[in-house]
Amino acid sequence: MTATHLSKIYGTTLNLTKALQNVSLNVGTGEFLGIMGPSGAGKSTLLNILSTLDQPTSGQVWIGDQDISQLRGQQLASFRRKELGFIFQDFNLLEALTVEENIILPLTFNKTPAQQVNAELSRVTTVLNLTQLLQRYPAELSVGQRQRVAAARALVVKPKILFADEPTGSLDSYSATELLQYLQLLNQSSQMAIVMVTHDAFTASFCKRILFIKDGQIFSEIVRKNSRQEFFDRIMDMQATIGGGGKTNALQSGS
Ligand SMILES: Nc1ncnc2c1ncn2[C@@H]1O[C@H](COP(=O)(O)OP(=O)(O)OP(=O)(O)O)[C@@H](O)[C@H]1O
Repeated sequence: MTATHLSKIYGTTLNLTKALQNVSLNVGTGEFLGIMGPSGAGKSTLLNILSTLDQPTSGQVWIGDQDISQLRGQQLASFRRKELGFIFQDFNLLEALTVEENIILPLTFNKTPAQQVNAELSRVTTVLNLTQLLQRYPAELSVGQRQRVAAARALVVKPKILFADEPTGSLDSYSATELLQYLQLLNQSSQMAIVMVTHDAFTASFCKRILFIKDGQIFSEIVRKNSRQEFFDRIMDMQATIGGGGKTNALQSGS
C-alpha cells in the first residue's frame, strides 16, 4: 500500500482543522506498522483514510494496483470485504446475530462454501478462545469478549491488510498478549500486513515499525532491530520526546 501527500481538512472556512498535512507512507507486504502519537494528532484520521473508510481532502492511496479513490458503492464494498480486515474500537457487532453468525458474516457475503466456512470458523475461534461462546448474542458478552469476536470476524477472511484501532483497548493483559501474539503469527506466516493505531507501548512493541504522528504530520519513525524489550524501551523514549503519549502498560514478558 502506498499513500502520497495525504491531507485532511475538517470543518468550514471559519473553523478549519488540519487533521493531516502532506503525509506519505508505504506499507509493504507482511509489514506490521504501528501508528502512535498524542491525542488529536491525526492517527484515526490517517487509519480511516488508509482503510478506505474516509476520503482525504487531497492525496492518493493505492492498495496493490488499485487507486482506492476510484472505487465507489458496490465495488468499494466488495474490495473491502475481500481484501481488508478491520478491528475497530466500537466493534460493530450485529446484536441480532449470534457470535458464530457475526464471525462468519463476511464469508456469507462472499458466498464461501460451507466446508470452508466451518474450517475458517474453527481456526479463528480456537485461537481467540471463543469456541464456548458461539451461540451467545453480543449483549451477553463482556467487552473483552466482544473485542475478540470483532477480531475473529476480521481475520476469518484472511485479509491482505488488517487495520486495527486500539485492538487491545478493552482487553486484560493476558487476552491482549494472546491477541497480539496471534496477529504476529498471522503476520509472519501469511504475510498479512497490519496497520495498527495504539497509545500503548506494550501493544506497539509487537510491531516491526512505528510511525509517530504529531499535529497531522509524520514526526519520526522507529524500526525494531533487536528484542521486543529493547523496542519497547525505544517506544517509551519516543513517547516521552513527543509528549502526550497516554497510558501504557508495563512490558510483562520477554521477546
Ligand atoms: N469529524 C470531524 N470533524 C471535525 N474535526 C475532526 C473530526 N474528526 C477528527 N477531527 C479533528 O481532527 C484532529 C485529529 O483527530 P484524530 O481523531 O485523527 O486524532 P487521534 O490522533 O486519533 O486522537 P485520539 O488519540 O485522541 O483518538 C483532531 O483535532 C480532531 O478534533
